[in-house]
Amino acid sequence: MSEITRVAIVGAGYMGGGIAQVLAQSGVACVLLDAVAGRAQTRRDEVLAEADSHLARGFITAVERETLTANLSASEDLPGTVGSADLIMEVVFEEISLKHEVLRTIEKHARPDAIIGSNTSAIPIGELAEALEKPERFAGIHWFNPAPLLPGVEVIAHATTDRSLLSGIVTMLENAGKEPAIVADTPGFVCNRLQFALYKEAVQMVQDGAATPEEIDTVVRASFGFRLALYGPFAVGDMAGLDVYANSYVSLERAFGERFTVPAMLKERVDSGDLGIKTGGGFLGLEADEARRMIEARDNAYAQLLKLRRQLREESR
Ligand SMILES: NC(=O)c1ccc[n+]([C@@H]2O[C@H](COP(=O)([O-])OP(=O)(O)OC[C@H]3O[C@@H](n4cnc5c(N)ncnc54)[C@H](O)[C@@H]3O)[C@@H](O)[C@H]2O)c1
Repeated sequence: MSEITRVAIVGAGYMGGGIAQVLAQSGVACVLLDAVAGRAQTRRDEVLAEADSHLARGFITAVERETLTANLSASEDLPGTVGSADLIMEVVFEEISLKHEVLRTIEKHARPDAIIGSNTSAIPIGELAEALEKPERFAGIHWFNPAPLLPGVEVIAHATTDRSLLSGIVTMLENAGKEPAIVADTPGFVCNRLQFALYKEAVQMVQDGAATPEEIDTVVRASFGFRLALYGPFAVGDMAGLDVYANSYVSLERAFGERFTVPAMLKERVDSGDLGIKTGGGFLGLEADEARRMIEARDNAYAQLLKLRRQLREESR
């Protein structure tokens, strides 16, 4: 199977509806299913109403709104709907025994070449795959809330996922305007592992009396959080200078111990003279020309972001 054009979404809750909206408005035929009778139809109606509000606020175009109505449906016929889908998304409650049961039912009715995906937040994909006879057709496809607005989607391959399936998933997501990344099946995947590391340190600072929650939120959103809207930690680190980062860890480790030891991979780079874009190289390995363009684009983007931020603050007053 090459292109994903029909998707069945099992679990027409909050996330199932959001995922269906994004895919259906990009032209993928999506059918919502749920264990509760009538729930899929109700959720379809809610999604269409929400899309009207998105259209009125300029989040989507009139064409996307029309495409959504044409492509989004609800069904009570799980075997028939799952049996005609290229991709079946499991989007039920975050409970492993329920997900296992639902995945077994999906596999029973799915075409032999269909892909099965799960939107689990935190259950290892390999553990969910244990319910399946053909685990190689299974991958995590982890959307973020609210799905219609957040661009990221983690595509998670477990140990035996057939990697040739991933490009079809990525293409479907890109066609729907998303920015997917293929990541390994490790706890928290990428987003939650990083998010919870940050949150833990923030709570620790409040506990230590270093700053209040309000002060921490102000510093984060006005400093590195501002950058993170546009650049990931590696782009930021390469621009800042890897030596600056390595040296900062020395002071932090002295104060807070092992959790701030300079990472070996960073130390090796700095010891070998790779200090990021100022020496050429860095984790992203940008050529001098690319690095220069990135810096120029960064300054334009930050200036625009600053204006947008002020405008949003004024609107929210
Ligand atoms: N809510 C979020 O912010 C968020 C973000 C990312 C991932 N997720 C994950 O997405 C999944 C769904 O979360 P949600 O917030 O949409 O939950 P939800 O409670 O809004 O929806 C779950 C839906 O699954 C249905 N369901 C339950 N058992 C079923 C079955 N056997 N067959 C068919 N449908 C069944 C329920 O009736 C309900 O409509 C979870 O795994 C969650 O961890 C949630």
